[in-house]
Amino acid sequence: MTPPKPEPRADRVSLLAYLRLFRRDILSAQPARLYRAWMAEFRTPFFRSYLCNDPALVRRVLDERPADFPKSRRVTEGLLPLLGRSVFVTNGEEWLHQRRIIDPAFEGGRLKEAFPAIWAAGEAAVARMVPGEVEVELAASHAAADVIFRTLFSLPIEDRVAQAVFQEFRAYQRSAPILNLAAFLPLPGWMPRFHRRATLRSARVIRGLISGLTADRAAAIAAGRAPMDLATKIMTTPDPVTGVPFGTEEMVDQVAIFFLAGHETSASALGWALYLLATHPEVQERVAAEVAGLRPEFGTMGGLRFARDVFREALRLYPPVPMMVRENRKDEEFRGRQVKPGAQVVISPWHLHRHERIWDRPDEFDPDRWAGEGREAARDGYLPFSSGPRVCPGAGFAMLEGTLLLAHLVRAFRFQAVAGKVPVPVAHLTVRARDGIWLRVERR
Ligand code: HEM
Repeated sequence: MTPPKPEPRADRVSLLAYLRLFRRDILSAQPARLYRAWMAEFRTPFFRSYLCNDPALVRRVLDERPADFPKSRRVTEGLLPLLGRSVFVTNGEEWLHQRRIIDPAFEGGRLKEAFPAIWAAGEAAVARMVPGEVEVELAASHAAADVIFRTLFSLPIEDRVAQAVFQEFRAYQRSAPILNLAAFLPLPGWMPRFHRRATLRSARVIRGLISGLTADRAAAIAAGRAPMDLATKIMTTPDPVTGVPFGTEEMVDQVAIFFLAGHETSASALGWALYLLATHPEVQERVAAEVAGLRPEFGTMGGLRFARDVFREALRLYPPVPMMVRENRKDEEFRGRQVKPGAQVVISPWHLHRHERIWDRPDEFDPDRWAGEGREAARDGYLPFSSGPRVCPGAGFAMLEGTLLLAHLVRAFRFQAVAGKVPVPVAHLTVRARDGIWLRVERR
């Protein structure tokens, strides 16, 4: 069974029709040729955008000269009310300063310290799941939010404040504009964008709750009774270059992005991974056999090779962040075409991961490819966590989390597809199913 893929649009449509499609969903707004092309140019009255699938171009933008391709303001603008000046939206010196403080908290050795909290979240996800017909995207969101609260603030999702933040994030997601929409709108960059009232209200509530959490933590650190979790680590690490740690407001900005980037993305990937296993029962049984010996110690991860490849393959077919948008500062030449400064440069994991000239059977779910040719194709066409200095700082954490949550769930339950309920991928803040992912769940 070939996993669901959005219907592409016709090759030529008017700008107005394109925008209408775009409003609905950026994935189905694209033509099928983008799965074969190395580059595509889109012209609007005010700017041009270039979707780059050519691996050499992708490397230039992300790895070789990232400072010449900062994050596009058109994209980050929609998130400002919630994220303030978080590491996700800043550029230049301010961004460098933030990464110097954040990166050490996610170093390899620290992942081991996060293991018990992620394990506990896995057990809690199993305990919460009631057999029957289950919307697993919601269950995955719950589990991923639990992971982030436990690892960041040593709080389970049942905590009153954690619950409130989780619910408010759901409201935010329903009201917020699609992340990448503004990048393609043919409006001049100087035109102000308006945020919906509901979006602004949700953002205010979330930031208020997070301010409370960080103030409590600052007091606990000062009193010498803070748990050694990610929040404490980040709040007590000074920038090694300037010696300055995060201020209170700056920390609220960073916590907001950890919640958003850390829980939405992982939840999206876990939901799709469960759907892929439900529709490939033989693969699911191989995972079940592997996870039978799961142990509550970090060393158990070494025995989860196949579960990890399943998660990797889910990230290939349904990359939670489908597209990333940058802006070129200088004159560039892209595959023989002159590109003026200010163009929107789109790197699309969605298209790269299914590119017909990079991958063999690109639309098929085949976790075994990761033990063979997949690794080679991945060098040119696999970017679920981006690449270069702006790579996701949570990548290692997310691979550990995804594999372990999957292991817990498959050890306890068997997942089956529900007839007539085929999820349609759409890109909201992350790649989600239009009407959720419904699966039949039974205890093993
Ligand atoms: C499966 C899970 C995840 C996926 C697929 C993912 C993917 C990504 C991608 C593609 C970017 C780059 C976006 C861009 O440049 O436009 C990114 C950035 C980021 N991610 Fe993740 N992420 C995941 C989990 C996490 C987790 C668990 C955390 C933290 C706890 C996290 C924190 C961040 C932060 C702070 C950034 C901004 C980095 C910067 O701009 O310098 N992510 N992520």
